[in-house]
Amino acid sequence: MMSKFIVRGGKRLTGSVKVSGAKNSVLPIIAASLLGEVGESVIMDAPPLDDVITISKVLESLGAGITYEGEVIRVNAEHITSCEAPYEWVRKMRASFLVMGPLLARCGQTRISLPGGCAIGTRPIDQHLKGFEALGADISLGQGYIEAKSNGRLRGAKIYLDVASVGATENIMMAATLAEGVTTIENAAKEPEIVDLANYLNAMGAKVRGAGTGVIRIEGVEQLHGVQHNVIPDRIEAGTFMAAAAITGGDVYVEGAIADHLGPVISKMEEMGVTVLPDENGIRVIADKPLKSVDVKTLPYPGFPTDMQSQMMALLLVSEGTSVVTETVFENRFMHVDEFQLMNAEIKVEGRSAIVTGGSKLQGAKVCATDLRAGAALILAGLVAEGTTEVSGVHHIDRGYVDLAEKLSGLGADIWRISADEAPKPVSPSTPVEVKDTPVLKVQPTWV
Ligand SMILES: CC(=O)N[C@H]1[C@@H](OP(=O)(O)OP(=O)(O)OC[C@H]2O[C@@H](n3ccc(=O)[nH]c3=O)[C@H](O)[C@@H]2O)O[C@H](CO)[C@@H](O)[C@@H]1O
Ligand SMILES: C=C(OP(=O)(O)O)C(=O)O
Repeated sequence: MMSKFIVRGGKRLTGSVKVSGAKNSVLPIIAASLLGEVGESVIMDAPPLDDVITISKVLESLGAGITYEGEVIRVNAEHITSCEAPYEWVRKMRASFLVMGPLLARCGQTRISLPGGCAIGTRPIDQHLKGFEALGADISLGQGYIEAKSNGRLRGAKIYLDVASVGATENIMMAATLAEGVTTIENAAKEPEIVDLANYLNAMGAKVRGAGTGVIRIEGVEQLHGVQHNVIPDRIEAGTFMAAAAITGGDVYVEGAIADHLGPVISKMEEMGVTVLPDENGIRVIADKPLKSVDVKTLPYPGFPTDMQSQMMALLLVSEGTSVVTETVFENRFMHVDEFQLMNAEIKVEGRSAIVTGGSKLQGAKVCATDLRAGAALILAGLVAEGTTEVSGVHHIDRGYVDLAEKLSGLGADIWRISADEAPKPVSPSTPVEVKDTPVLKVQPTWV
C-alpha cells in the first residue's frame, strides 16, 4: 500500500525512545548464516524492516530455512538447494549482494544479479570482485548477472582495498572464513557493523582478527556452525532521534544508543550547542539554546557517517549562520536538497559541498523521500516547519526505520501515516498513529 507520513511542526520532543537492532549489521549477519553447515542460527534484536524481509526472501530462495517472528530470526542453512540469487530480490536491495561471498565459499560457485538499492551514486562492486578473484574465483559478467566459480576451495590471499568499502570488507571476510590458509584485508572498513559481523563469524567457528582496524586477518577453517547472536543497536537510527531532539529544542533519552559508535555525531552536536549526556544504557540529548552552524564532512568510520548527512543538514537549516556540508563517500547524495528547498530552505550545491544558510523559517510542503536517509531528514524538517509536511516515498523509509511515526509520536511529535489516497485531515495531537503490521515471515525449511 502506498503511504505518506504527515507531520505537523512545532512540538518539542521529550521522553525516552528505544533504538532497534542495526539494519547494517543484521543484513550481513543473515547473509553470513549461509555459512553455517551445522545447526541453526538464532539472530536476536533483528529489526522488523522491509530490508530484513528482502534478505530473508533471498535466503529462502536459496533453500535455507528461515523464520522471522518478533525480533528473532532463525536460519537453518544446513541444506542449500540453489547458489543463484535472482534479480527479483537482489534488485530491491543492494545488501542482497552480500550473499555472494558466503555462497562462493560454501558452494564453490554462485550466480547473482547485479545489485539495486538507494540511488545515491553509481555504487560499483569492483572491490568485492577484486577480492573474490584474489581468493581464486573466476568472475564473469553477462545479462545483468555475475558468475563466480572457484576450482575447489578458495585460497587465502592478501587483498588491498582501493576504497575502504563496508560491503566489500564484509563480503571478502565472509568468503575467506572457509578458504584454505590466511587472508588479510588491508584498508578494510572499520565500521561497528564489521565488528559485529566478525563477532558473529567467530562465534560460528571462524578465526577473524583485527575487525574494527584497517587490517583484518582471517585464518580459514573447514566448517562453520549456527549460533545465537544479538545484533548491535542501530547507530544511525539513534543519531536520527538525537537530531529529532536537537531540532525541536527537546530533551530526549535515546535508549540503547552506544556513544562509542556515535563519536563524530556527538561532537558535531556539541559544537552546535546541544548537551549530550551518554551513560551505559543510552544517550540523553538536551537542546535548550539556539543551534549554531558547523561544517560537516562525511568520511568512512570513524569519520562522520554519510548515513547521517541529510539529518544533520536538517539541523543546519535552522541553525544560526552558514554551514558547509561536504559529502565524500557517495557522489550523488544531495537529493534531499531539492526537497528541502520546497520547504523554504536556502541551500546551494557546489560539487561535493552544500552551502547551507541557517535560520530558515521552514514551511510545511508536499515532499518526496528520494532515499532512506533523505526521508528521515524531511521528517526532521517537518517537525519544526510551520504547518503540515507530507512525505511520500515512504517505502524508502520503511527499509531502515522501525515504526518511525510511532516512536516519534511517543516523544510528543505530531506525526502519523496515511495511505496515499486518503486526504490528510486535521487531527488533534492525541490522534493515534496507524499501527503498521509487524512483518512475520514463517517459511518451512524446504527439506522438511
Ligand atoms: C547495508 C549497508 O551496510 N549499507 C551501508 C554500506 O553500504 P556499502 O557497503 O554499499 O558502501 P561502501 O562502503 O561499499 O561504499 C563506499 C564507497 O565506496 C565505493 N565502492 C564500494 C564498493 C566497491 O566495490 N567499489 C567502490 O568504489 C562506493 O561507490 C562508495 O562511494 O556502507 C555505506 C557507507 O558507510 C553506508 O552508507 C550504507 O548504509
Ligand atoms: C544507504 C543506505 O543503505 P543501503 O546501503 O542498504 O542502500 C543507508 O542505510 O542509509
